[in-house]
Amino acid sequence: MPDVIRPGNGHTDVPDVTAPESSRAGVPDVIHLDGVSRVFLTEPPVHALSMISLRVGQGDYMAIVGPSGSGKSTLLNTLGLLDRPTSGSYLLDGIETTTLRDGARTRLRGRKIGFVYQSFHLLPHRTVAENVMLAEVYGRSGRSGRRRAEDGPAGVRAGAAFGRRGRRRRAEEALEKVGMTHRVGFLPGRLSGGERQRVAIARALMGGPSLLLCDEPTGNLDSRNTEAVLDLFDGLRDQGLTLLVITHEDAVSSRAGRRVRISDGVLTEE
Ligand SMILES: Nc1ncnc2c1ncn2[C@@H]1O[C@H](COP(=O)(O)OP(=O)(O)OP(=O)(O)O)[C@@H](O)[C@H]1O
Repeated sequence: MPDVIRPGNGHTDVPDVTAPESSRAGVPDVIHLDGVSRVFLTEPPVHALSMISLRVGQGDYMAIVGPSGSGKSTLLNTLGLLDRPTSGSYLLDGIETTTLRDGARTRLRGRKIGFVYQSFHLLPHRTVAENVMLAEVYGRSGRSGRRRAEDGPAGVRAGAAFGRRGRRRRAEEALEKVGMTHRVGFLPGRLSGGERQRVAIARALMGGPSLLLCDEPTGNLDSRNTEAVLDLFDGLRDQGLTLLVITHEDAVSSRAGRRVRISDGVLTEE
């Protein structure tokens, strides 16, 4: 839990790293960090993130590199609303997240963010389709759960699509995006590593997130499957998805349009 939350806390003199193309054109940033720090109050305290300012626009594809222990996961957890900064401001699609209560953060995460990890985290006794569908049952409760006042009339209409059939259809659409519709009934154990990661990406795409956060997504893949996943990322970026990818592989970071380095919690753009 954070000790102090001071959104917009006077750190406006912190230079922004760079403004993304899209924000210059008047489109809101997907990510806008302003003076974000994260201190773990251990003995001694760890300054995992120090005064990070960063703007990422829609359709940006950014690699995050840096040595072990430099703060990459802490940054990804912060961006993914899994952790709160100790201080600073984080606007996600224009929404100040640091002052939101836990429930609102969970719903926002469910609506806007997909996660992809090195180990695919697929349930072994569930089919490909079921694994993808379960994203809405567990990870996206804000979307599939009880309708909220702010959903408005569209939410009433959408409510009809929240049953199992709607989920199944959306899962098949997500699997189509990753080229895996021919394996919907397979159990994960019968898939190659590359195919498993594509299913995990389909699961992350459920709910139509605006941001995909990936932690070493090709870490368990050979070079051929790495290329396939990177091609997929290119396609998703072309469709307007924003991608942030932690990686230590040059083959991955060289494909991203932007590259930032974290060193002892300090971020610089390369
Ligand atoms: N819950 C925690 N409590 C205390 N310190 C932590 C905690 N989580 C991370 N840290 C520390 O914060 C720093 C940054 O950790 P982080 O996991 O973000 O690094 P990383 O760059 O992702 O490392 P790696 O590449 O090895 O995964 C490290 O010094 C780590 O020991």
